[in-house]
Amino acid sequence: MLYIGIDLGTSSVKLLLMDEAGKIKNIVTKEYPISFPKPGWSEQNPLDWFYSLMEGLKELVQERDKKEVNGISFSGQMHGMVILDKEDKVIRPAILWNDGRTWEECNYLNETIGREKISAYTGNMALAGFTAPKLLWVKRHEPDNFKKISKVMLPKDYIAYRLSGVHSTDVSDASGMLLFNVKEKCWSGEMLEIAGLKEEQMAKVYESYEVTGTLRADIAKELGFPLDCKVIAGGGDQAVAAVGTGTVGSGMCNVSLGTSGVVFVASKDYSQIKDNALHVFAHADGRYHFMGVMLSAAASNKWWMDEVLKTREYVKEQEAIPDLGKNNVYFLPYLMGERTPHNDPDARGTFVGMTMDTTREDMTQAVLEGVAFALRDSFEIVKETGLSVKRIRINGGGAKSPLWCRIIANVLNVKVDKINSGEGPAFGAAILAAVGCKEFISVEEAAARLIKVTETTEPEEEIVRRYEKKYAVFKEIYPALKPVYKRMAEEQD
Ligand SMILES: Nc1ncnc2c1ncn2[C@@H]1O[C@H](COP(=O)(O)OP(=O)(O)O)[C@@H](O)[C@H]1O
Ligand SMILES: O=C(CO)[C@@H](O)[C@H](O)COP(=O)(O)O
Repeated sequence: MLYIGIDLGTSSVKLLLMDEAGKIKNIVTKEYPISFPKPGWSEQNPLDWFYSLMEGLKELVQERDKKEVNGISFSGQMHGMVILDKEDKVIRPAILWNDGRTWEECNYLNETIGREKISAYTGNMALAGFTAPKLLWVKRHEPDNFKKISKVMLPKDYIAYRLSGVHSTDVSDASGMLLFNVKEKCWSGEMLEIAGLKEEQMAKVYESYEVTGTLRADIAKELGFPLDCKVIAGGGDQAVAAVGTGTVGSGMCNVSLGTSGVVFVASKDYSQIKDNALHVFAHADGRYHFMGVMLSAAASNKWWMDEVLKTREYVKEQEAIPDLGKNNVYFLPYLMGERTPHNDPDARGTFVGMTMDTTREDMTQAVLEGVAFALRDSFEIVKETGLSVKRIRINGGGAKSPLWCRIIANVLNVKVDKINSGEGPAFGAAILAAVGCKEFISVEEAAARLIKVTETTEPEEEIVRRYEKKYAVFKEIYPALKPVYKRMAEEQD
């Protein structure tokens, strides 16, 4: 039997074909555009996701294997608002997870309604990027579009709907909408009322490993897959990436170095985090997790390489970097504002500390280090919750860089493990498909059987010491610049 994991990322959709023993048989990637209509805004066209997905599915499976495809599941960029009309047509472009336009709506939720209430209803506070503030934004700025809403969907749930005809979501992705009671794993009546929505406008909620339906007959025919090929709910990309790296159960930590950067901790129990400093969400393994999310991780390096240095030679640029931690340039990776720990859509990317002898390599190094320092901000909050994390697993495009993994090992002072697949979210989604089809008793059992650590990067004492000092300086830069960022935002308005 074969299983397909679909990772609907921000830069591309990745499709992975796996057999029942967990062996990866093929991987296909299809890129699609992202648009930034105004500074801090971020949108994609859901139809681009679907067409890229269908193209990818046709390439993924060889003719002779098609009838073996038993189940398909998903990992999706989280929080994106996809709104459908009564004919299930997309009303407007999806507003993505890294879009910062909703600061006024967040202030309304956190200040006027009150953070304690919002947190009691959902387990979280309102953050720009979460789905509920986006719906309030549409209600205020595009009332005609708001009136047309028949279904509110998340990105992966939209493509799942196109494949199965079922409006479904899962507990991990629903957690990021701020419309969901994470502890009880059901829609929050209070939050729906605040957003001006009814429960029938929301999708039916499943655990991530549950079957939601089968392929639509026309889709099965077009792809050549069996008519009874099962569709399994899947989850938010961070939870599914964690499944794909075996970060399940309790106390394990995964760092994701994708477009966003995430410090993720699995937890068997639900608990509130002081000051809502981390997101508290349902996990794709049936339990819970906490995470801190930075908005521009690999995206910062991509911006620096593509837009400024105008090169795609990432490895060559990184190999030219001299001794780690000796350079005196700092980079604040807030190109799309920042979520954890600043919750500030007005923050901006900033280099600090250049002199006449600063080189291209110094600045590239500053970008890689700046992302690692920003991840450490989340890591420090994790440690404050009482968790002692000595090793992490890592996934995401940026983790392909051995140098970046080494910088992260030294900045966080932890061992960094890479695992056998290297394809966190897509592999995690294939695992969820296999669990849904009863190849494994549980997500934990599948992870224990399929996932092995293949490579470990150790922290180095001298470099850890250097980074300790640099991190202390890094921490002082944002508070000093915060009023400047605010002023700049006011000037722009
Ligand atoms: N060797 C590398 N060094 C640094 N960044 C890399 C490298 N290879 C890929 N990336 C980055 O990884 C990112 C894509 O990672 P991915 O996990 O697929 O992201 P997403 O799921 O957000 O689309 C891109 O920003 C790309 O620039
Ligand atoms: O906002 C979050 C998680 O809260 C992001 O992690 C998005 O889910 C998109 O992630 P990538 O495209 O970087 O995987």
